[in-house]
Amino acid sequence: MGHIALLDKLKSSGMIMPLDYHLALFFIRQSKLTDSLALSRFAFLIVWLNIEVRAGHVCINITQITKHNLEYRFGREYVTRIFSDLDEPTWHDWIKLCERVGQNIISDGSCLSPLIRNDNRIYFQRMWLYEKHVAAYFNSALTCQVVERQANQLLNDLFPSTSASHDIDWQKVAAALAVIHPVAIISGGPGTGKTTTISKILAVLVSMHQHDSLSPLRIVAAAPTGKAAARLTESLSKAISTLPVPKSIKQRIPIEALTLHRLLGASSNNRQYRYHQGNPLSIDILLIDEASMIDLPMMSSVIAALPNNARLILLGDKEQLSSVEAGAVFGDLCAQLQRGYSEQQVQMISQLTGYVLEAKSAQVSIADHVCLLQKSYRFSSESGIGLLANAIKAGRYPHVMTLLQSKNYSDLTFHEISCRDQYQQAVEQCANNYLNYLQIIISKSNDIKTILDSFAQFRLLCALREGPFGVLGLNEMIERLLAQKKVINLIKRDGWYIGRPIMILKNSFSLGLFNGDIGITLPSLDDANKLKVYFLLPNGEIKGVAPFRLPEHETAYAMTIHKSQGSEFGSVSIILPNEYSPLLTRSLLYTAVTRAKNHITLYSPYTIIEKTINTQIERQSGLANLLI
Ligand SMILES: Nc1ncnc2c1ncn2[C@@H]1O[C@H](COP(=O)(O)OP(=O)(O)OP(=O)(O)O)[C@@H](O)[C@H]1O
Repeated sequence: MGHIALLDKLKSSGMIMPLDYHLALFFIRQSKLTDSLALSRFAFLIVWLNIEVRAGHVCINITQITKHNLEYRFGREYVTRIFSDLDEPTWHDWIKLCERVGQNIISDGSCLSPLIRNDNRIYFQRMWLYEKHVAAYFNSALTCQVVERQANQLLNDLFPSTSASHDIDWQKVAAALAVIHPVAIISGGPGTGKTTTISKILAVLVSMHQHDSLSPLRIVAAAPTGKAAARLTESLSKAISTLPVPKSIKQRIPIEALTLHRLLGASSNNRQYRYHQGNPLSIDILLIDEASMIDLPMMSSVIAALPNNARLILLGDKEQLSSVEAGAVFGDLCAQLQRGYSEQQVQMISQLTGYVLEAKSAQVSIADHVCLLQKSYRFSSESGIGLLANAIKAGRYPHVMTLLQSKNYSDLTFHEISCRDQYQQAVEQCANNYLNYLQIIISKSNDIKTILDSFAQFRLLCALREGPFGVLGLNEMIERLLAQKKVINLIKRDGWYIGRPIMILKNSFSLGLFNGDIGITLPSLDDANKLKVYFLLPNGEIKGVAPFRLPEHETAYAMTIHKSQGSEFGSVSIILPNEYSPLLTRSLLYTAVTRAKNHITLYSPYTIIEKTINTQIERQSGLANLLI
C-alpha cells in the first residue's frame, strides 16, 4: 500500500488527525526515500511519533513499535491490518529505515535536523533540546554544601526524635538533603507531610542565612496551576504559623504561592516569558509544589530563568498522573532513587540527622537529591482512603476490591454499575451532593466565600471528556436533574443561570484567572439584575467577572481527573465508563482517589477497575539515560 493510501486509511478511520497527516507528507517530501514500502513505513513512523508526543511522551522508542504495544491505542484488529499493510516491520526494519531517511531529516543531533535519533529513541528536535537542557541542569547540580553545625542543631529542634520510635524520620532526612544540596526532590502521597517538611526546610535555611547576611533570602513558592498555588498558599501559611521558631524567622518565609506562568512573567499577547536565561529571576530559593504536573518544556523554562546560585526544591507525588503535555520530569527524577544513595550522601545525612542509612553506590548521582515520604499523617491505619490509595499504587486489584466491598471503612463506598439504571442512579446521587451550595444561594446569602467553600466540599470526577460517561454528558445530566428539583433555573440567559459552576480552561493574565480555576455564577453584588462569576483567588480575595469577559470555560459539576490534579475536596465521587479506554490507568485512579479528604464513592463495573489498575503507562523519555 502506498503512503498516501495508508494515510487516507488512517485518517478516514479517525485514527489520526489532519495535523498528523500533513506532517507525514511534509517530512516525506524532504526525505531521500523512494520505494513505496519505505515511504509508507516512514509516514507511519511520523504519525506515530506525533500521536505519542500528543499523548505526553517525549519521544518514541523504535524497538517498541510492535503490534502488541500499539494495540492499546488502535485496537488489535486495526493494528494487525496496519502491520500487514506495512509488510510486518520488525524493530530492525525501523532502525534501517531511520538510517536511510537522510541526515537532513533524522540526525544524531550533530546537525539540527527536525528529527533526532538518540540510540533507539526518535525525537522532534524541540523535545530533544528541552531534554538535554533539563538533564544538563540536574547534572550540574550534583554538588554538596559544607554542613554547618548550626544546621544540625536546627534540624534537631524542628524534628525532635520521639524516644518511643527508632524509625527513621524521613521528613528529617528530606530536610537534611535540602540543606546539603542546591536541588532537592521530595515525593510523598497525600498527608505525608510535604508542606510541613518544606516549611521546616525554609525555616532552617532562613535561620542559617540570618547569621551570614543582612539581606533576607528571596524565597518564592509556586505551583503549576492556580488551584494548586491557592492550596499551597493555604497549607504553607498554616504550616508556618505552627513552626516552633521565632516570629522573625516566620516573617521571612513567604506564604503566597504563584503559578509558574505568573512566576515566569507570561503575558497573554506574547508566547515568550519575561524571565529567561538572559533575564533571570531575582530569587535565592524556588520551591515548586505539585511538581509531577510540570511538563518538559515548562521545566526547561523554569530552570532557564533560575539565577546560577538559586536553590530549587521540587515537591510532589510521583504516583500521580504526569503532566498533560509531554514529559514526566518529576517521575523520571524520582525513579533515580533506585540507584541508591552514595557513600558521601550517607555520611552527610548521618552528620546532620544522626541516622545511618545504607549506601548503595560509590558515585554521587541525582538519587542523592531525592527523598520519598511514605508515612501518611492524614490517614490513620483505619482510613479506607489511605489504604485504597496504597493498594491502587501497588497494583493489587484483589486488595482494592476487598477494601471497596468491606463494610469496615466508613470513608469508602462502592457501587457496581452493570446497567443503564444503575448509571442513572449514580448520577442522581452525585447531583444530590450539589444541593447544599445551591440551598445556600437560594437562601439569598451574599456570603460568596461560604458558597464557594460549600461547592468545594464535593466533586464528581470522571476519566473522559466525551460520551455519556464523560464530563460533557455528566454535566448535562446533572444540570437537568437539578433543574427538575427546581434548585437551578435553566431558562438561561445565553447559557448562564444562578448557581452555574464553571471551570476556566485557558489562562487569562489580564483577569488573573487560570486554567482550572472554579467560579460560581451569582447575582452581581453591584447590580442584582446582572450575573457575575465569582472566584476565590489564591490570596483569599473574591473576584467577580462578568460572564462575557471570561476566557474559555465549561460547566464544572463533573470534571476530568486530569483537571482535578492539584485540587482537594471533602468528598469525591468517581464514575468510570462502562467501556475500557486507554486513558484508564493506575495513576489516573490513584490521582482521583487522593483528591478526597473525607470520603470516596466509586461507581464502576468490576472489569473496568481491574483493567484500570493493571494498566500502567510509562512515559517515553530519555532523561534517565542523560542523568549522571
Ligand atoms: N511528623 C509529623 N507528625 C505528626 N503530624 C504530622 C507530621 N507531619 C505532618 N503532620 C500532619 O499531617 C497533616 C498533613 O501534613 P501536610 O499537609 O504537611 O502533608 P502534605 O503531604 O503536604 O499533604 P497534601 O499535599 O496531601 O495536602 C497535617 O495535619 C500535619 O500537621
